Amino acid sequence: MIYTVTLNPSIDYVVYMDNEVKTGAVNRIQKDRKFPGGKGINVSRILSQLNIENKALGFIGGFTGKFIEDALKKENIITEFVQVEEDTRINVKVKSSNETEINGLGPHISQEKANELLNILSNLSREDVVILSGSKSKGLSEKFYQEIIEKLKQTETEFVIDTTGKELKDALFSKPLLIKPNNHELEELFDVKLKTEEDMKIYGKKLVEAGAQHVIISMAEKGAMLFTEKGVYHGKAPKGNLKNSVGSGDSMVAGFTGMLKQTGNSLEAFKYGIASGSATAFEEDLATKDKIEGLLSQIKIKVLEEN
Ligand SMILES: Nc1ncnc2c1ncn2[C@@H]1O[C@H](COP(=O)(O)OP(=O)(O)O)[C@@H](O)[C@H]1O
Ligand SMILES: O=P(O)(O)OC[C@H]1O[C@](O)(COP(=O)(O)O)[C@@H](O)[C@@H]1O
Repeated sequence: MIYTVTLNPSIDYVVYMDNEVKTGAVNRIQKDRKFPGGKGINVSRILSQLNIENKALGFIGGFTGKFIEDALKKENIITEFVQVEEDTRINVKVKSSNETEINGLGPHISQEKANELLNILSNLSREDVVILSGSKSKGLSEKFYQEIIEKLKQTETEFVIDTTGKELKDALFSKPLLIKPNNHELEELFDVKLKTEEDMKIYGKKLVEAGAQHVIISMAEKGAMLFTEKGVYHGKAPKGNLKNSVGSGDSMVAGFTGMLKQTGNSLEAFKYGIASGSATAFEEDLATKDKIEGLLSQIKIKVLEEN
């Protein structure tokens, strides 16, 4: 089974504006929508679209948490959240000619609640995969992802980690099944400017050498590059009308991991990853199965290098 972990879920409150936001003035929106959000929860929603069995874990609280649990229940997603006292956060996504995100802080998590989640994760097995993604809420130790990874090692449970900076670097040694920095995150990770495909190849390969089993460098409308021990590949993104870039990365992680687990074929999984990311970019909410599979035939994978 695939488990997703969302340490800091959110209601994604999306407001659509006719005009640009004017600071220091009253702004009126054209329409709004509320979605259950947070990176791991987005991954669970796409996995469920693809009929891949999964369970959403993490911390949830208050009336906002209830909204998320109810929304996931409607989509038949199994959850086992640790309940906390403070409300789950609300992240505001303002859509005008561009997208502005104002993400909340989230509730405080006590050591006792953190241990509850670690206990759930200590009961998994080598048939399972855990997907760790998104920011941490207050109270959790700086090394909380590392603590989770150490727990998973005891049962040889595979993991995917979609985070940035030191947390990501520290996880490489434990051989994650997948990491998926975007091109900007890759630049930050190595403190470099990456202009060409050749530049990306150098740093993508370094991540495989450091321990990642699969590395996807996503590049929004320019598609993505996949790095494995066997080779380096590029997949073009299909063309379409960008409606929403929130959740594209999570959809890609879900499509790739879900199909890799089902088929064992990393190139087939890569295609699904791109299709899932792009299908979400072309929808207001996350993608549906039909929209994802409708894009598959447009995605061609180019071999850049193979051993
Ligand atoms: N404007 C777009 N057009 C087509 N596909 C897109 C677009 N934006 C994102 N995608 C798809 O989603 C994937 C992940 O998007 P990206 O923005 O790179 O990730 P993140 O959300 O993590 O920054 C891309 O590799 C691509 O397949
Ligand atoms: O666009 P992405 O990277 O796929 O992630 C989108 C999700 O991440 C969030 O922006 C939260 O991100 P953080 O956990 O990093 O604060 C959610 O509001 C949203 O559902």
